[in-house]
Amino acid sequence: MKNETILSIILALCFATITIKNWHKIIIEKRSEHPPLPPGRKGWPILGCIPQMMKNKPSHKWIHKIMQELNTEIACIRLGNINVIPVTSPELACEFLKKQDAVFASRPHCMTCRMTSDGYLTAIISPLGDQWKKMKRIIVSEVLSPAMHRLLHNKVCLEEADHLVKYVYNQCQSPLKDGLLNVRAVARHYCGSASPGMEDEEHMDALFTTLNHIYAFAIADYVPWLEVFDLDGYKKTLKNSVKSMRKYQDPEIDKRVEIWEQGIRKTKEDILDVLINLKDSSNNPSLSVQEIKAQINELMFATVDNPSNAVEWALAEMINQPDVLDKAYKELDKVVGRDRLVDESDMPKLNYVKACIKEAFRMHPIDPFNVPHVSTKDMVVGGYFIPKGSHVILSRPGLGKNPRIWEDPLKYKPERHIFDESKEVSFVDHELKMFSFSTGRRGCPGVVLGSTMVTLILARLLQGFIWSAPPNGPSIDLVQLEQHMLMAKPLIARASPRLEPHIYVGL
Ligand code: HEM
Repeated sequence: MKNETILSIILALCFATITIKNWHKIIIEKRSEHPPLPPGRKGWPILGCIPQMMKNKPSHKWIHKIMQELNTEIACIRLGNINVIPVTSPELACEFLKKQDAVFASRPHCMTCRMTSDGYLTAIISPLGDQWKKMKRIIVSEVLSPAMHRLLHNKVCLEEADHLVKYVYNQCQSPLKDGLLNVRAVARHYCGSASPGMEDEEHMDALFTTLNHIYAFAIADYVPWLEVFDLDGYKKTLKNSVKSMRKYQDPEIDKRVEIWEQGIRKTKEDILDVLINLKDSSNNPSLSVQEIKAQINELMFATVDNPSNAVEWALAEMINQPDVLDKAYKELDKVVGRDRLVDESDMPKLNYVKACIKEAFRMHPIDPFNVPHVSTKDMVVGGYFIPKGSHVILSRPGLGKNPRIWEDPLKYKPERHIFDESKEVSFVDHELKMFSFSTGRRGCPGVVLGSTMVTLILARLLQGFIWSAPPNGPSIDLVQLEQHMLMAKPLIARASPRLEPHIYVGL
């Protein structure tokens, strides 16, 4: 028999089996007496709404449009055999992530996650289970311990923050550059500095291509047997981008493991050193080299994407509203002065600068949805039936711009986050009225490090430089990419020094 004939027979058998299973499930669902699913779209047997999704790219816009048409803050869209539950209501988001946290704390098994985590070895992507517990414990108690924070802060954050100011200053002095600076490139470079091999542009591009394809509605994430056909090309793109990233990182990691084994390196100076030296109770390495490589890869996503994106959008919005920029300058002058550079110790008093970042998180999240949470059993939430295995995806712009919650939601207004001058602005919102670090057992453990990085970088850029739009336009074009949530074009802005030359020269 020819190969094509065999393939056709296999496909026909798969189709028949899945159709029968699907109808059986639908009949059972209809017969059982549970509340209705959230309003939404069911689509076809087997494929669900995948054909509609393919016709309506980008998928996140299509999902939000369906919710708008149905006038709902929770929906159910069937993709393949999976109920995908997008949510834009903070009250319902809290039900999922706080009240029913134990039930909704797992992650999906899917192609894009498997490919980026070396088969679910890492903390963010692992479904609930022993591997997640092990990796999360290591990140919380070793990577993000107070001692490690001090080390990272002094060795990486501050050193790099000095380099950043010096770099921008040198660009200002260069007659060729005319003070023009690519803020995105600078912010990404700074945020990636905690990771090995992060210098190369190709590496950074590969990182963002990978990020843009994880949990981005790949067909094979919902209909796994279609993975082999790679109908949307996600598999090929991810394979290449992950390979590109790893080409830079893995040899660095191998080298570092070797010099520790040979006793050449003796002091732990960064996250990689910490991961390599972890020992279990029998004094064996806690992590295999494969686990270290996978986790370093994931930590890179965690440290680069959110902070660099927030800084870029915040600065762009501020340049377009000179009074906001002015308030931030005044706060920095009052709290820090002009004789030294702003430091972590100033942060509790920089409420306005922090509110500027928080407003960027609210209006311009890097992703349309949070990392999916998967239900581990049938539940009823908000009066709707949420079947076991559903993917609950909280809409970041949906929460942050919900007009029921936020007055004038499309206006960048940092003041809205300052209720009481004596109270420190925090980026975390446990009420989930906007989305930053999330909450509950899958919430981000990197709040302190992430908040420090993002505040320090914006505060340094503001304290050190006067910012304006490039000469060819009176303002920055605040357009977002169609496909993702990044600014459509990297922010190019003009910087000129605000401080006395000796402050920059001493760096
Ligand atoms: C501004 C910076 C950051 C933001 C906005 C951010 C945001 C988030 C969000 C939204 C999640 C998913 C939460 C959920 O599923 O409900 C997450 C998870 C996570 N983040 Fe962050 N993050 C940041 C920085 C960091 C840093 C610096 C680290 C560590 C070095 C880190 C480590 C993690 C880990 C390990 C998880 C997985 C938690 C789990 O699934 O159990 N993050 N983060």
